[in-house]
Amino acid sequence: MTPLITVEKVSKSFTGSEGDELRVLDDITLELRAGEIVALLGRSGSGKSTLLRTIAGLIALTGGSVRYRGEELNGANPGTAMVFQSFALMPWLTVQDNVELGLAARGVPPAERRERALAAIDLIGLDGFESAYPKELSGGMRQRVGFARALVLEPDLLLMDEPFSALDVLTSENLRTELMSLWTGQRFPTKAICIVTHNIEEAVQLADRVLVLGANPGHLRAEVTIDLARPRDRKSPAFAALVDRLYDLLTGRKPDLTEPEPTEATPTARPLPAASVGGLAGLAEIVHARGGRADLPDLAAELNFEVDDLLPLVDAAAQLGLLFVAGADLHLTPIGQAFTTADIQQSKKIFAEQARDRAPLVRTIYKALAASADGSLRAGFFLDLLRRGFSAEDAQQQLDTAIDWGRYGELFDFDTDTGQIALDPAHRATAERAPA
Ligand SMILES: Nc1ncnc2c1ncn2[C@@H]1O[C@H](COP(=O)(O)OP(=O)(O)OP(=O)(O)O)[C@@H](O)[C@H]1O
Repeated sequence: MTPLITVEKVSKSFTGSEGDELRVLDDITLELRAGEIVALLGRSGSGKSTLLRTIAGLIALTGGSVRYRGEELNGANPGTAMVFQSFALMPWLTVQDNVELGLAARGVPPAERRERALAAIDLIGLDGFESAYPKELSGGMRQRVGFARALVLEPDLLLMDEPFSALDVLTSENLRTELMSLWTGQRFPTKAICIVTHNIEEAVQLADRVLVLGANPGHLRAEVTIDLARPRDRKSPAFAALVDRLYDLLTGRKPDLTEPEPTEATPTARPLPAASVGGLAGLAEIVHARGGRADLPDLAAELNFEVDDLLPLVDAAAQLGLLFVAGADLHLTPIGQAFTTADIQQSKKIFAEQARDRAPLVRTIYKALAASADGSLRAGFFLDLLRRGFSAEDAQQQLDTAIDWGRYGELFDFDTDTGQIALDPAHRATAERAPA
């Protein structure tokens, strides 16, 4: 049977603010078939929304093709409708008019529009709210309108871009459960669902297949089949095992054979996560305070953050060898333990050694400074080099992070007035002896 959607070798680049090319999707191939729910799971910036919009036919591709029922798309995909995180309702229209909007755009006559909108409003539990305006509704109700507006089009494929993430926990749980009971019932008017999420539990709760995206540029990292019966029990060991497996894949801690050793990697092969020393040291302290082990989702919930927000800190601490990730668990390493418990001078020394060994950009800067005539170089020199592998914005972010880390470890310092990065005097002698 022809798949509903065939994405073949799709790549997409955007032009950055300084005219540079920013590759967002790289060589993506996938199929979406009737009868399945597929989750696109990835961290912020991995290109999930961009991929969803290519499936909807809303953006021009840089390379590859997207086919709907075997036909290559040349514009908006007629077989899809989208539900957005921000609901995207027209505030000046009533619920009824909002739901009718897409039908009107497709030239459906008013009487039929009305009837179909009423049915969709009823299906999604908004009966009685037809003449309300969005501002009179709670967030959950507004997103119900978002669903009704998409479902009324009876698309083959319902596309959802983080549809629950702007809602509070209870409301989103409620809506997810209702959506699933509609999906498993007889009245659901679509053949397949593709949902973008960065929430692992949501992916396991909803999807038949989870496609895990990696970043820089966005690529398919893994595919995991979720063959749990519905409704799914979040507390079952099978559910927990899948959540753990996806954590491993998402945090990328499973040693990837193509990934070079930290001591040999280049700054572009192993970018520095966007984390300040204060942030990653704080995370290490919290894990230490819990006996050296912490559950990442629990930690995020307690701190009132999303797991996604904590990942750069986790990545940074892991890259520096201060902690390691196993499933959803963070474990402090012996070095991490020493780093957290030592006095400030010793702690800086440990940090400096780890950063020089395991953070390629810090190492590169350190070595280049050591090899320079007077132990200093213009920051612009490093920025130019970084621009070969990063967008202008990301290159600056990489340099800022390296300077923050280098400063804390007293390896080198940056003078904003002169724009020079200079080796710390205390490190000069050591650097001169370091192998090139
Ligand atoms: N129109 C655009 N022009 C330039 N860059 C863009 C554009 N749209 C997206 N990007 C960039 O592409 C990258 C991927 O964005 P995208 O929104 O697809 O990722 P995502 O995985 O959905 O992330 P998030 O969860 O944060 O929404 C980001 O770096 C973003 O800044």
